[in-house]
Amino acid sequence: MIEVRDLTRVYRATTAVEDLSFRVQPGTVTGFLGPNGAGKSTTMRMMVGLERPTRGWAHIDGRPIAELASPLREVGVLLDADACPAGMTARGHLRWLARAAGVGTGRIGTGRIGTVLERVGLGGAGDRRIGTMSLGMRQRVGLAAALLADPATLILDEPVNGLDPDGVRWLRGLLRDLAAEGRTVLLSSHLMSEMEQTADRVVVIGRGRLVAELDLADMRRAAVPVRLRTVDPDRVLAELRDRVASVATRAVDGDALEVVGATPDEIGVAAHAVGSAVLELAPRARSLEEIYLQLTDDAVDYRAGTEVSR
Ligand SMILES: Nc1ncnc2c1ncn2[C@@H]1O[C@H](COP(=O)(O)OP(=O)(O)OP(=O)(O)O)[C@@H](O)[C@H]1O
Repeated sequence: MIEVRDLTRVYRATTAVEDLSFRVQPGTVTGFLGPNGAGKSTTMRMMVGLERPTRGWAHIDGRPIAELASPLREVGVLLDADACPAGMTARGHLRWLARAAGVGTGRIGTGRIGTVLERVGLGGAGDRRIGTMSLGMRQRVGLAAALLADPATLILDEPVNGLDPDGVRWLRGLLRDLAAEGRTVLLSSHLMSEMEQTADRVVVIGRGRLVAELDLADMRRAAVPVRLRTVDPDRVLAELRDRVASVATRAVDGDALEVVGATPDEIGVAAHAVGSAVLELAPRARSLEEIYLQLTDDAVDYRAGTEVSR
């Protein structure tokens, strides 16, 4: 499990992360979402010990990463695909990492390197120099490095970057499999659309602060407005309000209404009870993207070329 509590990082003029607290559970894929500059990378760098918090803490399985006995075996990290050395081959880089981690060739031997290269789809490209690879392939090398020592926790900053649609689909499957194996998987993105089919939960931040922690399955069920056209809307709504406590409505186009807080069944029964014919009754699922954009609307730093100061 990853846990951050009151995590804060202040640079001279910028508070990049402020009083951030959340948990990432094992066996799930958790998306870490926020607009550009929200503080995702800074938070991840603090989780993995590359940046010191100004205040608060980040723990992995109950301890700061520096106190873990063998960090590489416990936490796999992908922060920047371009951190992989251009002059080395993928296999050479992984071999070097295995040695640098001091885990020895006994545990992370040639077999393991072959296995992770296969797992990230680079089975045939292990001997290519990293500098000759596309961004998508370099991301895969970074993922292979993160998976090398079979860690229980994965912290991945924008792993989708540079992957083509096939690559995105592949990564989605890989992350789901890793979570199904009981691992804790945290990945950042600034796009909800990348998370919709990948994550179980999302932690949304904006301007360094927690905006929302959401279970995507709950989110899909919640707040589905229903579009209603009926012959006598006033009577239908009065009846509906008698039956369902908190119903909100707003006029949309023409004579249609949008009703929030009641199901189509409840609306249909209320209309029947007052004898008003229903002309249209349609739930309109809001996309997760819409909900996310609404949540982060106040926290967008850069929009259409204008920078909003903090
Ligand atoms: N070393 C630093 N010195 C000063 N300011 C920094 C430093 N690192 C990050 N920041 C600032 O902290 C804020 C958060 O940056 P961060 O990179 O963590 O955001 P992010 O959510 O990862 O953004 P993106 O999606 O664009 O990568 C930004 O305003 C950034 O300019």
